[in-house]
Amino acid sequence: MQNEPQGLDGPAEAGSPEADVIVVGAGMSGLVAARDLRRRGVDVIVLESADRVGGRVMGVTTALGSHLDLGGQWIGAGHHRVTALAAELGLTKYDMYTEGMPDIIDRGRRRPLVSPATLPIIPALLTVDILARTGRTDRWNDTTLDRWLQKVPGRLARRFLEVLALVSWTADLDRFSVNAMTRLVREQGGMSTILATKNGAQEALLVEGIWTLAERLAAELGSRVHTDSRVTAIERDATGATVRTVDGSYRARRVIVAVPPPVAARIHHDPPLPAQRATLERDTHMGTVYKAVAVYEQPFWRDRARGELLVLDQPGRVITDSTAPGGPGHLCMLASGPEARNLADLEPDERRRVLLDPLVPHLGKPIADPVEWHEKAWHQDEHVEGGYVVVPDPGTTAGIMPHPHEPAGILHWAGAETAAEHPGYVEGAIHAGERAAGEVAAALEQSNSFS
Ligand SMILES: Cc1cc2nc3c(=O)[nH]c(=O)nc-3n(C[C@H](O)[C@H](O)[C@H](O)COP(=O)(O)OP(=O)(O)OC[C@H]3O[C@@H](n4cnc5c(N)ncnc54)[C@H](O)[C@@H]3O)c2cc1C
Repeated sequence: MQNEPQGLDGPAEAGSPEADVIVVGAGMSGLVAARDLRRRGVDVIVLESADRVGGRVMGVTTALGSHLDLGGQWIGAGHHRVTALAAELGLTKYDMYTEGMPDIIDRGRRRPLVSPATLPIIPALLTVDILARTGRTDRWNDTTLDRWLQKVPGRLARRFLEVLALVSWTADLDRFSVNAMTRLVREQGGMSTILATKNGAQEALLVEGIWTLAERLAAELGSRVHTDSRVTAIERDATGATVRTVDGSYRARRVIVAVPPPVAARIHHDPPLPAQRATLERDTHMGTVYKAVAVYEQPFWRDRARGELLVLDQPGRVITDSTAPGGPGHLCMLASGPEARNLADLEPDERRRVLLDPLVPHLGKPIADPVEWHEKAWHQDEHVEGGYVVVPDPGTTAGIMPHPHEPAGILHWAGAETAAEHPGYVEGAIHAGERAAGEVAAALEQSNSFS
């Protein structure tokens, strides 16, 4: 089938590159879909808006030779597709370093997660879990999380839940409904899975960084991946589609859009999209998240205290010790919502100071002076527009995961949020890529047998 595109006589400009399938977006989902199709002998081109592949996975190799993730990083329990892909591509998985539950830092004071002052948190967490597992929460579709949290007794418990919600779902709490939250908790396996390291969502990492998966998939696809190629329009007709980018056009029999709906909303469609997909693109937004990783010669803090913290003081943030075995110390920080936006507005030195100086009394003086500092405000990335995931607007249900992915004729959908299993995670991105590739391969085979 390779290099023999059929039925490509639609209205593209003469000389337009042609392929059986065009994949829009070189995140994990689009790359997996493209590789899967290639392996089935299908001719495929991937069009990526940014000058790099990976989308919400991205990383850095430090001067000390370690690799760190600035985007997605953890492999959760049961994420067997990421584990299998990592093994196939020769990458090494390691368990996240943990000594149990994180401590809390509140008003500069460190205290255990479970203490008399934090007791009101437990019924609130249980309520969320019970609602997620059993409740019908549709009636709370207009109630935002910030309004709901106002009813939780006690300042400390309220602030704890606020920061936990921010760093768990990266949604502004006044733009996130209680219904969306509980449905997300259900999809993600309950609060205990979301919060846990061992047997939870933060179980393991890759020594080479999860971003290396994207790099290796792209390397396998070679010149079929076109970066700096933002898709602006998809025009469908009787024989396929013309896919327009900022500086050219392509012709294909089928198209897979592996871009999250609020980001894909910038692509013009002719004919217009079916109502369900148009609503999904209109009624959702990307979360807001800032991530930083401080690098040290050694994880020296382990001699004194664990590096797993939930900081309730502004900016609320979660801190984890993502150091690989034997590697230099990696201290990872995640902040979200308005507090992340304020942080991103600061000058770089000030930002680093605001994040690290308050940790000195708890982790030791050297914490303020890392060997390297890497950071990324994902909501400022013009191609990805935010993370971790797509958030439904309050009062709507269209963006509750998993997203629908019924093809619109020759147009198919991939992306982490469409996955039936582990939506919103790298695992979901792989699952959705494989599903979309299977769907397209079957459709191509069917049309071949009729031609
Ligand atoms: C800070 C952060 C931390 C995270 N932590 C974890 C974690 O620990 N574990 C985990 O499993 N998941 C995590 N996630 C989520 C995970 O990274 C994503 O679910 C996954 O990478 C999404 O992959 P995707 O291919 O579906 O979408 P994306 O990665 O969003 O890929 C979409 C691609 O489409 C491109 N694009 C956009 N518009 C166009 C256009 N018009 N034309 C062409 N290309 C276009 C984008 O540039 C992008 O490359 C995290 C995400 C972030 C941001």
